[in-house]
Amino acid sequence: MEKFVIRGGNPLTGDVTIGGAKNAAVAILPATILAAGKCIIENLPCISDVMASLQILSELGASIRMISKSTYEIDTSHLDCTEVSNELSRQMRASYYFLGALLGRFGSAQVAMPGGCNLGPRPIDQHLKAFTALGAEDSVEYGMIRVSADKLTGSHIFFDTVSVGATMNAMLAAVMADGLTILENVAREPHVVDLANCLNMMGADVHGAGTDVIKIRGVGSMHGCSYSIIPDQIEAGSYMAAAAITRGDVTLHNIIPKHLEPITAKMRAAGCVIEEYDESLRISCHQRLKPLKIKTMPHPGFPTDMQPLMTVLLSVADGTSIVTEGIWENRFRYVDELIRMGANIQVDGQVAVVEGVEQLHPAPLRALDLRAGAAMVVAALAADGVSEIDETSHIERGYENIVEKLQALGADIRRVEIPVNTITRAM
Ligand SMILES: CC(=O)N[C@H]1[C@@H](OP(=O)(O)OP(=O)(O)OC[C@H]2O[C@@H](n3ccc(=O)[nH]c3=O)[C@H](O)[C@@H]2O)O[C@H](CO)[C@@H](O)[C@@H]1O
Ligand SMILES: C=C(OP(=O)(O)O)C(=O)O
Repeated sequence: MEKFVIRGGNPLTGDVTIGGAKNAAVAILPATILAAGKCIIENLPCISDVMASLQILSELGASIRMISKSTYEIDTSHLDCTEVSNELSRQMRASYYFLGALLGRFGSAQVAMPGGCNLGPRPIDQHLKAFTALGAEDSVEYGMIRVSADKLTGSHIFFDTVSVGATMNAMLAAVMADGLTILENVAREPHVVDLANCLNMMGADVHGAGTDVIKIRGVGSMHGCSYSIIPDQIEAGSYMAAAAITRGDVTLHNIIPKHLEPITAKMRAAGCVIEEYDESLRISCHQRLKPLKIKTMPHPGFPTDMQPLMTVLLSVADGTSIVTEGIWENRFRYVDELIRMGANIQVDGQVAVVEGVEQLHPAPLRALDLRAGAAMVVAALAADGVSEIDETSHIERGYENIVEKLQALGADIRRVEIPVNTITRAM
């Protein structure tokens, strides 16, 4: 096990290259099952969720060849298993995309209830609603989800809530169903559009991704393709937060500015200077940040995954901010860690009232989940001393080479191995 040791206070300056989007990659990798041929997937981030997805594909019988650190060739022609191992599916929330993809190709799938960040209940009723509307039967017993169908038939599905996961899983199951599927009240996130684009490259007929109605005309078969995953908007937003809180000046490369609009709008309102180019963006901050009101919402609203990072920024703003979490019931657990650093934040249900303080102080911190962990890194970069962050495996689920990228920007951050006997004593 490792911890991060961070001495705060260095303004971040220089250039950072953003990796591929985790939340697109974890759906596109299962989608290769539908292609039943060779897919070359580029711009894959080197993170543990991607490695677990590749491992699942390999255990199901896919041949996988690494072409470069971020490009893999995946051949699913000889896949011969529709059951995802318990151990791997529980490592990440996104293992549920194997349900849609395996159901779509083989008419059956078995996946354990997914893991992922503890943000409160993470129901999958809307995924199952879509599968049953397409003609599948489902059962959830002893933590195992099973779906099966003799035949999948296109259907008109109206989602009760806007769900990224259910939208993408329904797309995976429907692309080879017989006839037309209409999905209404769908999520419009960039990764939904990315999955649709990738499926279309494999021969699917998906229209409307990015709006709230997606139409899918089922095709008889799909084929291999070459596809490059979009850049990760949340990784980009996290480096923007790190630049802003340290009053730095950072240029981000390999980004799509349009995808970052909800984030750049709030960062500008907080006083950051942002210059946008075709595939890069420069952010600098020369003053104490201004307070904001933020409510997380489905895209194009402010993304829930940036909420912990923005709360850290606002914890040192000049005034009172209100942060409302509109997606998850329990995404303020990290606030107790920030309070240990001297932040003044009151949480009442889904609302945090953040009274900005002048300075955060170092503390021993835990990465309670992926974005909370990244938020702790950003907070520690601004603190006036040395902080240590434990449980960094959560952070490695979603940020490739975070330590090396921050070091290159001038941050004083180190990965330190925790000796095994220290871990045992602490347990
Ligand atoms: C719309 C939204 O912002 N989705 C976020 C959600 O995606 P993720 O796909 O994990 O979650 P969903 O979009 O499915 O969930 C959104 C909301 O719908 C509810 N729900 C979902 C599925 C279902 O079957 N039944 C149900 O009631 C959830 O409880 C939640 O309140 O978390 C990810 C990780 O933080 C983020 O990257 C996504 O941006
Ligand atoms: C919470 C996240 O991931 P997951 O849904 O995979 O747990 C995230 O990407 O912020």
